[in-house]
Amino acid sequence: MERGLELHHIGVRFGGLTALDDVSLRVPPHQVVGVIGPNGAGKTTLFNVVCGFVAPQTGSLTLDGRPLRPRPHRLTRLGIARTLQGTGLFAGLSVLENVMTGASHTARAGFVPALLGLPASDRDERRLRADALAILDDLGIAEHAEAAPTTLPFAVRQRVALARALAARPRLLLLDEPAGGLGADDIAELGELIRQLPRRDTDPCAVLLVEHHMDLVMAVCDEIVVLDFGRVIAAGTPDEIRDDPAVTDAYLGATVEEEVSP
Ligand SMILES: Nc1ncnc2c1ncn2[C@@H]1O[C@H](COP(=O)(O)OP(=O)(O)OP(=O)(O)O)[C@@H](O)[C@H]1O
Repeated sequence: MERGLELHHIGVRFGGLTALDDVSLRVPPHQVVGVIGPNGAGKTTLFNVVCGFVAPQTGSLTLDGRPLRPRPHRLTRLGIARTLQGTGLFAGLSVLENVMTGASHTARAGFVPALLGLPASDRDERRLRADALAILDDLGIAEHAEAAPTTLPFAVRQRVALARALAARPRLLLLDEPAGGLGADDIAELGELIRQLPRRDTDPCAVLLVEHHMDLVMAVCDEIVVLDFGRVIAAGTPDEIRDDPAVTDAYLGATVEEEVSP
């Protein structure tokens, strides 16, 4: 069964403003699907619909063909993890502990009681710790395991946030503007990493990448969906999207508007 996540004819209005209009897309297992579009196109709204922060007025979602009504606190149990704009790391916890919180739902006794000094299972905690270390190692940041996140450069913190999401062993990872605030070299490295996620031997996961950084999307995505004014104006492989006049028009239009605005 190759279904993955599907959005069917999603519509979202905020008062009189249509943020998403009849948007359909699919994120098959083992693929990286990107959503791009100029400012205000509806990317964040779409991300919020999949996370359950925004309930669409029309349309539906399915996961492997079954109805999906996402709720932010229930995502992990559905096999979905996300990172948000900014890193959202806990400042009072070490890097390793932050990553462990990503998998705490898998511990029988729970990680939060352990942090609070309440009785918890040692075996659970040892397993969470070992798993978290292995993920940090995978992402090339194991040396920072004991550091406080606030002491680390932004690019490393971004990776820690990614490690925390991966600790939940999701089959679908949602990334919201992961290139935000990164320099060109860091973006290229992040791209390599994202591209590997659906293809790795252990815990492969599909990726839905919402990003306005065109280079990253072009480099890592198997399939790209382009939004403009809340509608899908193009969908296809990076090559197809690159040559699509509707996409160039949308981006050029946006650039010209920005240039002429005071
Ligand atoms: N909570 C809200 N209330 C009212 N309008 C909203 C709300 N969230 C988004 N919008 C509007 O919906 C439209 C789509 O916004 P959205 O943030 O989804 O676009 P975007 O593609 O993510 O833009 P950007 O790249 O600038 O983040 C915009 O016109 C925005 O002003």
